[in-house]
Amino acid sequence: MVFGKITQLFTPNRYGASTQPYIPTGSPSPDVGTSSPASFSFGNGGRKNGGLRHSASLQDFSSYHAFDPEEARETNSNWGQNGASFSKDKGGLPPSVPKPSTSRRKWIRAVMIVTCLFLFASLVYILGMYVYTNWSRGASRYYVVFDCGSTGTRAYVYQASLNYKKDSSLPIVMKSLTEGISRKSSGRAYDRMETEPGFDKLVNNRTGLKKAIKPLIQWAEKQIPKHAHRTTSLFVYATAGVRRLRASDSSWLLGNVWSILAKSPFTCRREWVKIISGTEEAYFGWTALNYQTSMLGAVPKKATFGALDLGGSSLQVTFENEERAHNETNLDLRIGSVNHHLSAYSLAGYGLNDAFERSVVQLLKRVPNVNNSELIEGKLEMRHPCLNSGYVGQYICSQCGSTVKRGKKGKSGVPIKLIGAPNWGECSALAKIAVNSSEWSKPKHGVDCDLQPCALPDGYPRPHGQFYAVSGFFVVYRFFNLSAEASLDDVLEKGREFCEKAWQVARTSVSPQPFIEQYCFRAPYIVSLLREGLYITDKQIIIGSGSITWTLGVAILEAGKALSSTLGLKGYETLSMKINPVALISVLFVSLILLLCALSRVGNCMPRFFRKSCLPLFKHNSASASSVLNIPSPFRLRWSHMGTGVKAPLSPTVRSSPRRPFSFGSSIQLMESCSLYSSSSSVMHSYSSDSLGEMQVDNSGSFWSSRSQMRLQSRRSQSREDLSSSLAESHMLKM
Ligand SMILES: Nc1nc2c(ncn2[C@@H]2O[C@H](COP(=O)(O)OP(=O)(O)OP(=O)(O)O)[C@@H](O)[C@H]2O)c(=O)[nH]1
Ligand SMILES: [Ca+2]
Repeated sequence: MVFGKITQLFTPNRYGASTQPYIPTGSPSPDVGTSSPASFSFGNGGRKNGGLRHSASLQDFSSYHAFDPEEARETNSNWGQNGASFSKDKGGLPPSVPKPSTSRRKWIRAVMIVTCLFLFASLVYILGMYVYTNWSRGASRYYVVFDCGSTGTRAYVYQASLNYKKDSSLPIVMKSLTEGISRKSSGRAYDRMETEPGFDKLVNNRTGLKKAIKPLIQWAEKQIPKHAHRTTSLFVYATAGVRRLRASDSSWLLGNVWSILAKSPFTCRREWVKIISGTEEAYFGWTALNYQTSMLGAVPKKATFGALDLGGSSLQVTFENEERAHNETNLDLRIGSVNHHLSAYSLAGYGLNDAFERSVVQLLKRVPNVNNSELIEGKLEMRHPCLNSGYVGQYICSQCGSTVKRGKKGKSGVPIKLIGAPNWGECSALAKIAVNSSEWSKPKHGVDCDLQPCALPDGYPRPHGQFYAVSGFFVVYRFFNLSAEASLDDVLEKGREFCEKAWQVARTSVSPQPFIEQYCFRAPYIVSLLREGLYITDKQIIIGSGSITWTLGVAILEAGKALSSTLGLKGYETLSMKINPVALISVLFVSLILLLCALSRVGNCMPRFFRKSCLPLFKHNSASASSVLNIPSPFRLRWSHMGTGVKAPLSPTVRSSPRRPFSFGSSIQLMESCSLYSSSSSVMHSYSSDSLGEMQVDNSGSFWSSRSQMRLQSRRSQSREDLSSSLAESHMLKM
């Protein structure tokens, strides 16, 4: 009804301005007593083309609108002779209007339907996302990230929710859930759920893998409400330790980890169990750091901090760099409307554990005439200037030569007996060599490490700006009980003191933890790494806390992806302009309505669905061969109030007419038209039984007689004229 009204606004009367019912002359004038705004009736010519196009049918009733005036004019002249003719408001046809060609109309129809569908889809999408936005504002999402490092595997649980803060275009609040962990009290540097050793020590050891993974999953399950388990995403990312393995070993590891995780209650995909590149690890760490320091995506843009993430095996360096280095270290990160141009790279082998190993390899090179059998049988002994006096320990050196398969599991590496022979000067020099790769693995052509960073491969941009030194740097500061404000010289001082202690004293001077014997080396190593390796001065360094880990960066970026639809719809600057979703939805809605009206104006361009709501359709199911719909039935479409005050179209009712309404052995089946009013609605799209009786006539006749009885009953509530007309009809039908 409403749609019909709107359509009328946009639809001039097909045959001129008047909206009076269009009635062909010569046919009995319909009962226009009703207030029907639209009445249609047909000339009762029974003639070949009762005003419809040849081979037209009521099925093509809609084509009625589009029949060819030229043709009709011709017909008209015939009808005039036969007492039946079409006329505008009982007059003749309108002056001929150019009829668009069929193909052009088809094009118009197709374009308009596609546009309607697009508008409708956009409206649904925007509306849906807007609803989702408001629904999800309060909703939290959980993320579990496994950091599969070279010295251990850790689980981090994050809760992400939305919080629209004015000073940042990043309205994501991340909370790290660490319930039940207090490892710092037992001397550990980190309060994190961790299992040791790292995955790279568990190749071909499925049992060891299960022991490394299951405690982490069980712990994570306790951090997250049970109802949220299925919507929690689990990412398992391996770093340098696994990165440096042979492909066969790393794929064995990832495959088995994936099969063990299949039983976890969280959502995990195969592509989420992987080795991340050093660059990825670097910018995840940078993202985490600048999120925690509220620099990430700040509006207006703030100077971000560089990140130095020192692990057991690798070192990640990330910083904003407007100079665009032309190599793989370039990275662009867009947060909201803020663009960050980054230089990010990972230096393999510069981690704390690998650096110590490099010192061992360097010492091995100095041992003359090393007997290979001694190496294989683990009988080689070496003195190390960075080990406390009295220290004796077995060290497995994986870089010390060809891997030697030992035992069934084929452990790789060479066992060397290390003996403490502390010498601070030699130790500092060894640390510098471990940093200065030119003397370590491949001679750099004439590079003077005093003039430029030796740790950096050729072409890598030199770090500049303020840096947070996290992970391994934090671990060394904490080991020597130094505050974040301590200088690098303080580190050297503490290291020297520690080295001078006898091992039994040194070992008990700190809480139990891994790698205590290596801190005499680590002190001069991190200072040399920063100063000679990266050319970073003390003033550029801020020592970060142990809570800044790259896993937080993973969760932030995943949460950003998941919620970005929300952010977009809140008018955030993602589209580099503010769009108010409400305005957008309104514009879309109005344009859809206007387009639908325009489409209906194109008349028979309307898809059948829309047409049916206006008119009942009849399928001429003639027993006779004549396919032309030559039903001379004086139908009339009437609108009548259906109790709810809403007008619903009644189907045409038969008018009393001198002519027999139907003189043929054929039946008209009423095609239930799909109506704008669903059958369950209060307004029934009605074909009152009377009209059924009228419209469905078959040669049996009997079927309808019962119907006609019903018709009289069912019309009890009808108006007087209706009643009189139905009485006439029933009389007629009994003829
Ligand atoms: N695994 C572990 N290492 C600790 C802990 N406390 C101090 N450390 C020291 O920190 C170093 C490892 O730092 P991480 O950042 O965990 O290194 P990782 O992630 O295992 O190594 P990468 O794979 O190179 O990133 C180790 O060499 C330890 O000596 C601890 O609780 N667990
Ligand atoms: Ca790490």
